[in-house]
Amino acid sequence: MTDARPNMKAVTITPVDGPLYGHVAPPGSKSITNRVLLLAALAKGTSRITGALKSLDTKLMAEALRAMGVTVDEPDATSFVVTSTGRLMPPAGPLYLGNAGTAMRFLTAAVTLVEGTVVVDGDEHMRKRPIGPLVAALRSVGIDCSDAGGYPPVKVHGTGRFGSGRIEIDGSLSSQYVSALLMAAACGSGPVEVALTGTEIGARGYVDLTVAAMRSFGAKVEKTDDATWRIEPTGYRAADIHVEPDASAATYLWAAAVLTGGDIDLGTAPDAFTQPDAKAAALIATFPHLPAEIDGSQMQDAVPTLAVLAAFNETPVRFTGIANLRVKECDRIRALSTELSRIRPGLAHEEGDDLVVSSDPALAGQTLPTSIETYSDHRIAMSFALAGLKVRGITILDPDCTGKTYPAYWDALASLGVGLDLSEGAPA
Ligand SMILES: O=C(O)C1=C[C@@H](OP(=O)(O)O)[C@@H](O)[C@H](O)C1
Ligand SMILES: C=C(OP(=O)(O)O)C(=O)O
Repeated sequence: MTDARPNMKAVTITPVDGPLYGHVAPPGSKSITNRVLLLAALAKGTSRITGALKSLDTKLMAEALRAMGVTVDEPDATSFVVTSTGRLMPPAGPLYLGNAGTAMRFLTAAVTLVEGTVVVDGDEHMRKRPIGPLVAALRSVGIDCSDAGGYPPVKVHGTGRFGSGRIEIDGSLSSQYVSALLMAAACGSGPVEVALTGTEIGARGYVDLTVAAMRSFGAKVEKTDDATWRIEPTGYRAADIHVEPDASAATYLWAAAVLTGGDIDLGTAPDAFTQPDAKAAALIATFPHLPAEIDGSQMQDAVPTLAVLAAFNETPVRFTGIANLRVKECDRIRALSTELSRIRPGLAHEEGDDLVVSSDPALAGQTLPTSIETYSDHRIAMSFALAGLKVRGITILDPDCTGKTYPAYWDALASLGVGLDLSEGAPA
């Protein structure tokens, strides 16, 4: 269903009448794949990446690296072989990164290592996702760069060096700004200190992932206090890396299992993941007794999964700490509230930047014909498919948007025995 089929306009899900059992291996982690692709490109030599995610987001990263003279081979469906001189060359034109936040943010900092001008740009959605704090941090250490009123495109006039010294960054809108600076900083002309300002960043676990990936490529990075990292100017050396499965992708399968009372073997235990969203497994396991309040700040990409699950919970659930969900692929607080309420009016609402899901266990078994708008957001499509496991009549529009991080998502559901009625054609 992934490669040979025409574009799908919509998918209608047939509710399952029993528990879902089976084995589904989620694809490789998007976060780790895009980190190690970049780090391999900054390392001299050949790096082999196995277990990698092949999806739109990683394709955009790989294409951008190729445009800067890096050889990125794809010997099979889950491997990249990256060969680099350790230098990024000026690309012939703008780097186009679609709506891949990791690629956009990580490359904005990394292209300062190019000797020449680079424009880093994305699609119409990315052009609404803030990049101003990262650009301001780069400018504060003398890098000549500009954005379009705080949003992409970003133009960077690189000198081939990252510089050295202290960089302050407000990571409250996106932890990716911090990760971007850390990764570029190991190619500095001297030690660099990256220090957080402003409010606490959400999803600190993503910064931990960055530090771990940097160390795998030989970097020396230490956390000197709760809000500061010191990076030595070691550059990177080539490495062979095996990427763990994607924890955010895993959340849909964990949720599908509890929602149907089944058991889906992912081949990886929840505590074997190093990604922040794996924390959602313990919460999902409490279904149908999810807590009255869930702080989503340290498992942000799992919030759509948890919110749809919450609709079937015994009691209402308030999601807090999720303000920056408004600047993801879409405004996810608005999207979740609107689309849950499309299934049954009043099922969810916003309170400031909190999302409150009213919950209605009696939803299961009902017929409520609903077309779910997905806003070009893979996580809205994947999470609302879960509702279709229990409610008859759920149709997901533009289901191909899952290709951003999980192109085989619908195949995975089908392999578990979920009935999918496809309607083909251009997305509505
Ligand atoms: O660093 C990363 O790999 C990511 C960080 C998070 O974004 P923000 O840092 O923008 O919150 C997360 O939502 C995104 O899917 C992946
Ligand atoms: C927010 C996400 O992606 P990104 O920021 O990498 O575009 C996501 O995958 O949920």
